[in-house]
Amino acid sequence: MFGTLASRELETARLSRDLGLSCGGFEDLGMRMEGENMVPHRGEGEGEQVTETEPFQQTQRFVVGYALTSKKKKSFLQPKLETLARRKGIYFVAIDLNRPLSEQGPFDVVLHKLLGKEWQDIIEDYQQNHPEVTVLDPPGEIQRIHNRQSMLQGLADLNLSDCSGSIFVPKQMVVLKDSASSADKVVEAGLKFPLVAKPLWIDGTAKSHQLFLAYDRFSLAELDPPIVLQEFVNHGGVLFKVFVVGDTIKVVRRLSLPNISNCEKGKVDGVFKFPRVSSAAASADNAELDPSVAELPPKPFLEALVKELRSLLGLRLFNIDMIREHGSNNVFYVIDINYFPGYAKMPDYEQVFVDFFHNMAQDKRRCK
Ligand SMILES: Nc1ncnc2c1ncn2[C@@H]1O[C@H](COP(=O)(O)OP(=O)(O)OP(=O)(O)O)[C@@H](O)[C@H]1O
Ligand SMILES: O=P(O)(O)O[C@H]1[C@H](O)[C@H](O)[C@H](OP(=O)(O)O)[C@@H](OP(=O)(O)O)[C@@H]1O
Ligand SMILES: [Mg+2]
Ligand SMILES: [Mg+2]
Repeated sequence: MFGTLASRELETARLSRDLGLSCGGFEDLGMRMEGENMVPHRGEGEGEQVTETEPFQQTQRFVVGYALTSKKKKSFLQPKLETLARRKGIYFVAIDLNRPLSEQGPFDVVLHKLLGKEWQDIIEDYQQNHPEVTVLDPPGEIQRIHNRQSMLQGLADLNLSDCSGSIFVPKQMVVLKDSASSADKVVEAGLKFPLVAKPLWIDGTAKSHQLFLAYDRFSLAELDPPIVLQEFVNHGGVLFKVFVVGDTIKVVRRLSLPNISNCEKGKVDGVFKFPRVSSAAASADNAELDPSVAELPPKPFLEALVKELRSLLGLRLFNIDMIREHGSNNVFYVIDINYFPGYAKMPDYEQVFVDFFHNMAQDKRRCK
């Protein structure tokens, strides 16, 4: 039992800090820690009856437990998001990775982006034992887009009833290990150079974003499998990053690799590493662009594509990198899909996420 109010506040402040509550701590949630349990904090001061044993009743609060790297927490959980969310009764609570997940909470949502088998096992076990909690997103579905081959499987077969655009995936093949015959297999598969070489696995490290342009078959021997070799598609140097948060879609333009002319293809040999040309710093919003290149994909087309993708991938938080084939009328290629990307770079991301969680809270209440 807490001693004086002062020590209770100190204890609450400590626990709030430990669990990442950035507001006034548990008091703000109408609850406080009693030993290892969260109990309702009823009293404003001394003398108020606080029911010691009553478990914490979640009254109109929607609690999002999060398991993110410190870098991701810093970039995603910005003060404005927390403040706007709190106004809607939505609270973000840090998951303590040093304690059993089932002993924490209760949560309405567990939002996570951590890598490694240990966390994958923890969250899968939790998902099995807590069907009442929405796990964003299901770990098995996330795993699929951590492999650049499975990431894009099935996209080219999507049935897009909207005819204002068409979607493809560049021809690609996986090279799992060094072998003298790799180059032959690439040529036999009919892949056309130059090829973009990408690490097959996405593991959150910078290495999984180290890409190369290979101009000829002989230079393939310089690459380190396992990799995906993907045909380069001329697209005028502009990429469309399509952010998805549930049913909300936001598109931003990013600078990208320039076209490669036939002359260049004929003259250049070798393998060239290139930087993250389409990172957030490479916003194309202020660039002078050819309208036929910079024109955004048609809205109905994007909506149809994202609807199909949501069903195919089983994910709610992702972005896709799309390019328009240069000179085409809305022939698009999806070249990359990212789970839980850098949403802070998405316009109005705070309001988008507050609306997203608020709608989830309302849906959950309707189902009760
Ligand atoms: N098939 C392709 N044709 C043309 N350009 C490509 C192709 N694949 C990749 N690129 C270029 O390389 C950049 C990075 O590719 P990609 O998005 O696949 O890598 P990534 O490491 O997953 O990047 P991020 O996850 O940061 O978006 C793209 O933004 C684009 O500029
Ligand atoms: O410009 P965006 O938001 O796409 O940059 C993302 C990038 O696409 C990947 O999603 C990165 O995640 P990993 O693939 O796991 O490396 C994101 O890094 P993160 O640290 O924010 O998760 C980039 O923001
Ligand atoms: Mg990308
Ligand atoms: Mg990516």
